[in-house]
Amino acid sequence: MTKQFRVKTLNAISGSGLTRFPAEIYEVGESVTSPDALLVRSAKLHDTPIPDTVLAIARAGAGTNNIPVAAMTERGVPVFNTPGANANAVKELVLAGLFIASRNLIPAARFAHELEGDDAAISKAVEAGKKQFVGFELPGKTLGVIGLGAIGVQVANAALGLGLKVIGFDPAISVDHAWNLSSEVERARTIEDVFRQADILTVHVPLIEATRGLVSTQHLAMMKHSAVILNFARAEIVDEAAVVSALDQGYLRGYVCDFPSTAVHKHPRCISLPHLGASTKEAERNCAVMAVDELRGFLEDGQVRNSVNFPEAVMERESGTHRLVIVNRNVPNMVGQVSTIVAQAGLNIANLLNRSRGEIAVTLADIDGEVAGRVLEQLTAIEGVISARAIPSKA
Ligand SMILES: NC(=O)C1=CN([C@@H]2O[C@H](COP(=O)(O)OP(=O)(O)OC[C@H]3O[C@@H](n4cnc5c(N)ncnc54)[C@H](O)[C@@H]3O)[C@@H](O)[C@H]2O)C=CC1
Ligand SMILES: O=C(O)C(=O)COP(=O)(O)O
Repeated sequence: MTKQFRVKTLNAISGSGLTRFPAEIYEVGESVTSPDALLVRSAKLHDTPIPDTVLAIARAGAGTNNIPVAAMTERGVPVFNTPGANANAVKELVLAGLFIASRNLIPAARFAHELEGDDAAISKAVEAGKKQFVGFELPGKTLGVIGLGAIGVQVANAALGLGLKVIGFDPAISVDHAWNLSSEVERARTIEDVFRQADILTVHVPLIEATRGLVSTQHLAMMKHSAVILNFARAEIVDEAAVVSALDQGYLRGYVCDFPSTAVHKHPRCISLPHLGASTKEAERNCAVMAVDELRGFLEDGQVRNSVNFPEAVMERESGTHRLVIVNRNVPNMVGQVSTIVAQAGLNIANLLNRSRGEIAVTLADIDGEVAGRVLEQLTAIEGVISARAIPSKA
């Protein structure tokens, strides 16, 4: 029997999240056809056809650069992500990256792995060889943090605890993140100040046009000799050719990242990890739970929480037997036209919410009575309405 809602998964999603879809009303899986929603992690959707049936997309994670967000906005499809749900996991890996770089841990472990002979021979080789891996300590060094969102704030605060000085830059820091950031973090007025002062630089910005190639030849030229760059955000935020050139010329000490590529993965001064930032049981669970709840909220009640392209639209169902969920362009007199059509159908609006963000608006209307198919057709025919559906109240 066809279930009420169909969700197609395009990556392995933690079972702790998937079990939150009630099996009586949801069909969920990678082979689901005509889905109402897509649930992804890093699957690239830019070149994948997205069926017309899709009402919503959830990214169990932070970055949505793998999703054609602008095209989805145009289609009236909300894209959700899970802010902060994997931030601790990334912070821990960034700290590991700091130690990997400061103590040359990867080449040192490789050296130890390759030792041959009996214990006496190994011990002799260890004592002779260890001087190649002399590192540096963190207290007193300056960590530059670009992007003070969920991850950047946690990295900055943790670094203070290790004795580092921290300078941060984020021209659009949110009020919540500013509250969570330690007052000991120095506020950089310009991004150039961070590049100039950092002994170690870490980037925690989303990949958008403004951040593509942000770690550029010009910015690298401002950095101290022997600085280290950590990139656990996205490969494209760093101009890899510029980084390799700076490493080869001896200006930069090391590059540690979460994104292997032909340019960096075999370079002797680069350490790349296989996109492990969010790969902990805890983060996978947190992201999946949040993403599933966001999808359920939208499919079952038209609620919008944590969307990257839609306004927040949350109205509890307290009255009405059916909920109208209308996605429309943010143009004047939408609510007026909707109310007129509903009134002409002899229906009463018990509760109403209209929210907008940029070019998109969402209207939720709780209606006393069933909304006939022809009323939905009339609503959809209003110029500027992208979609209209009516969802019966749960028993
Ligand atoms: N390696 C991995 O597995 C993971 C990587 N990430 C990456 O990290 C990025 C950041 O994640 P969150 O901190 O959770 O996101 P977030 O949205 O909480 O924070 C991003 C911050 O960057 C700031 N920002 C944007 N443009 C900027 C610019 N040009 N200069 C300075 N600041 C700028 C924003 O104002 C915001 O405060 C994600 O977009 C994703 O690409 C996130 C999770 C896991
Ligand atoms: O959350 C993010 O932005 C990530 O990069 C995590 O990616 P993943 O879910 O591990 O494929």
